[in-house]
Amino acid sequence: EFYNETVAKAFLQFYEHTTQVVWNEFMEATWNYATNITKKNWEEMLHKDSERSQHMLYFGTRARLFKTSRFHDVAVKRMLSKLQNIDKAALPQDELREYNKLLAYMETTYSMAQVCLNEGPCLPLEPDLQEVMATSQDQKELLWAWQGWRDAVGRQLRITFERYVQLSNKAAKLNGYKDMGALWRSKYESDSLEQDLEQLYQELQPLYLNLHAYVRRALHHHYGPELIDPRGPIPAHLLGNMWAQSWVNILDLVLPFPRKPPEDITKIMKSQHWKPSKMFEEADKFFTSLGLLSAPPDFWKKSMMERPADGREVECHASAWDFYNGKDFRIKKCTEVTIEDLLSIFHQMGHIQYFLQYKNLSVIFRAGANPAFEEAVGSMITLSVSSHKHLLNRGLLSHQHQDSEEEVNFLMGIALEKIAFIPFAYLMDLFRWKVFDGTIRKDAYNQEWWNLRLKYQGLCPPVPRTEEDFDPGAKFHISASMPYIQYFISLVLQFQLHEALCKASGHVGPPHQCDIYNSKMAGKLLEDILKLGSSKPWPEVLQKITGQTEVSTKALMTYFKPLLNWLVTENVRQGEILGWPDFSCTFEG
Ligand SMILES: C[C@H](NC(=O)O)C(=O)O
Ligand SMILES: [Zn+2]
Repeated sequence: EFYNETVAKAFLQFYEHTTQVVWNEFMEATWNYATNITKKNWEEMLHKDSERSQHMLYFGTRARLFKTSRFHDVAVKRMLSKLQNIDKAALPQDELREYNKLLAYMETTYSMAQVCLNEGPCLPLEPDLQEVMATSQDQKELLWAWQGWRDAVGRQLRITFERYVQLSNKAAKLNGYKDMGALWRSKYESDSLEQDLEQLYQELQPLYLNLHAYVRRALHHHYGPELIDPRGPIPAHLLGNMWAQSWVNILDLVLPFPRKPPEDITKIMKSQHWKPSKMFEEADKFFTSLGLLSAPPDFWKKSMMERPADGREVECHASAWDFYNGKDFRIKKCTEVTIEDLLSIFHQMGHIQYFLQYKNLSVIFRAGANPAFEEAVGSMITLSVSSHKHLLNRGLLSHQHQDSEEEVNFLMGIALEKIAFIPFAYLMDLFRWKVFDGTIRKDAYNQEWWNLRLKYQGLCPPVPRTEEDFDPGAKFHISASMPYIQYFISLVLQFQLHEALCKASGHVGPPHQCDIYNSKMAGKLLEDILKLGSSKPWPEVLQKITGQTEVSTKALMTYFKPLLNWLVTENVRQGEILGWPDFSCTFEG
């Protein structure tokens, strides 16, 4: 009976028909909880999750019964194979309930954590602690926020995380994978993923090492030799970000040509009285300028664009949501009026555009070609948005011309976001894959985390760490059990897509001067792949837009070539050592 392709198609129709309601109700309940953290909303979310899990279990187990090898319809085969991965829904009821409780506990602990001043207010991560990490240059204040956040979050999650690993691996095994890391990696449909990623990382390392050496010199100049060893790792609290994953906020300290500082776009936004809603409209206009779709009415009515002022506890980490009914799509973000948040909104609107373009596909195919494509769409657009040409055109800059020194300053600003991020984005799942496969044992979680932070990022903790700490848990995606390797792949992919769309838009000249705004040709090229969702293997999708079937660092290296030339010259001139041969972490005072 289960050899019959016609039966399979009827089975998939039945799935399609029942899924939209189940998933829509689950998303609503999860949204209600994330935008109003209460016990009642938590219970409701758990209830809807168990309904969704039962639905997945029912269809996932039956999908396995079909012998699809002799089927003709490739789409039917692809749908049935995707249905079979039911993730945590494979756990027995009682363990699924325990798992959902600890997932909610970890994410809620993260979202509600605050760091309290001796006498006076307690500060949440967004916007207050982020603000301290971004703007303070007093290393004692930076240390207070850095250590306080890890005491408030990481330490609380340590024991729970150990149980999370056990149940995750049990769920993965029940889905036929050796551990949860293997299940996460399966999303890329590649049996050479880890080698391919290591290759990408090796190709990008010279860029990172030159940036690291140059930034270290500038910090040495600012904070002095007692804090910075010019041949050693950099203390992790001095990079302008709680996790040192983006260094954009120390641009003023590291500017190559300090006499030609770039205009302060955040200041200009504030002087022009930008509001969060205008920031979202600005992003929406970019997509419609490409001939793509505008966010529908529900988006503007139901999104959460700012932290609520009514005292509600919310999860502030920005995210985009598909409610699986073809018309309800939202973003949840605690928006501040800054250029960093404007670019983050473009990133999130990239997710929304993907949802809109594939909304008529089967629910099974309503996802990116792979998770990195989902992340790359919005980030690729921000490469145009950040260009001098675009910002000038949108009235966010007044300085007409950009000379070659100002161009180096500009590229440094982009590199502090994109190049600094490379090793962090890579190590986040290197760590978790090793935790899931048992290479990293639970009594060494923190030590192994810092081994990776040293090896890949050339960072040190500013104060000694112990196994009472659980510093990885102080990063959202680890407390929220969200994979991260898609951000590493997206880093490379977004430059490849940018290069392809710039070419389609008729751009001539260096990629960092390209702005695809208003290009219907670029928009059409992008639309044609977004519409495919996850219905085709991603190499096919990549080929449609770039002509290549592999992720390649060539476009990224071309984009940063002028900066790398400048950095290498500068580092040679200063006699810099690339890397951190003095690898031990010293603690000041
Ligand atoms: C890069 C990643 N972005 C996101 O979660 O939207 C982060 O914030 O760490
Ligand atoms: Zn994203």
